[in-house]
Amino acid sequence: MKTLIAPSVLAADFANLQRDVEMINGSEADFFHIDIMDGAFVPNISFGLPVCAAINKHAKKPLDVHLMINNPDQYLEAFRDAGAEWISVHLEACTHLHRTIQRIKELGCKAGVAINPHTSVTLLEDIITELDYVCIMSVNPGFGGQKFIEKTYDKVRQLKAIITEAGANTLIEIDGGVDNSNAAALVEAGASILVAGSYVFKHEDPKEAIRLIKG
Ligand SMILES: O=C(CO)[C@H](O)[C@H](O)COP(=O)(O)O
Ligand SMILES: [Fe+2]
Repeated sequence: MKTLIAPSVLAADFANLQRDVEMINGSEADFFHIDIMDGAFVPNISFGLPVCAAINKHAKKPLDVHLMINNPDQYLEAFRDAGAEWISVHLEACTHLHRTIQRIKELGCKAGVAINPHTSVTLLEDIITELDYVCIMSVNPGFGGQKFIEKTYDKVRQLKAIITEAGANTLIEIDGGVDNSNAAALVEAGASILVAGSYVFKHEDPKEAIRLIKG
């Protein structure tokens, strides 16, 4: 299977959002990665439901919504209604993670858990068979354009072993600092979905950047 690519709209030009959405529509990308930040779980505010719904109106590929928010349960249905087909919540923001994952599935969405760089993948052992995907953060969440954390490779290999051991079909997504210098090694380690914001949107030819990391 070719690597799935999820360009992060966080790095798009918000004053030309429709143009950037059309770029992704016309590229080899597989998803729109939508970063929702609440200024509480992470020290930054991005955008919310109306922008998600506006992107969805034009998007021809599924929205992968990354909720970097406290109390995600409160907003799951609203994001589904705003077009989310894949939803990830942060393990660090969920007291009753199993319940939250069940709710995402009841809403008809693919369910994912995102983990911060300091969070061990072993904390997912008891829930891995329930997860459609795990988003390993390769930067501290809250901002685009940060440096990739090298420890991520070990985490991907360790998580891949947990998934195999459990006989699960969970996909591994990597988010933060992904570019053409680390994409192939991440896939080699076991990743299936690569999120890329700055690398894609700062490239002189964003569609070519997407093609390059797709491999
Ligand atoms: O979740 C995120 C930040 O919290 C973004 O998805 C991530 O940072 C992608 O942007 P970049 O490729 O520029 O690092
Ligand atoms: Fe993200």
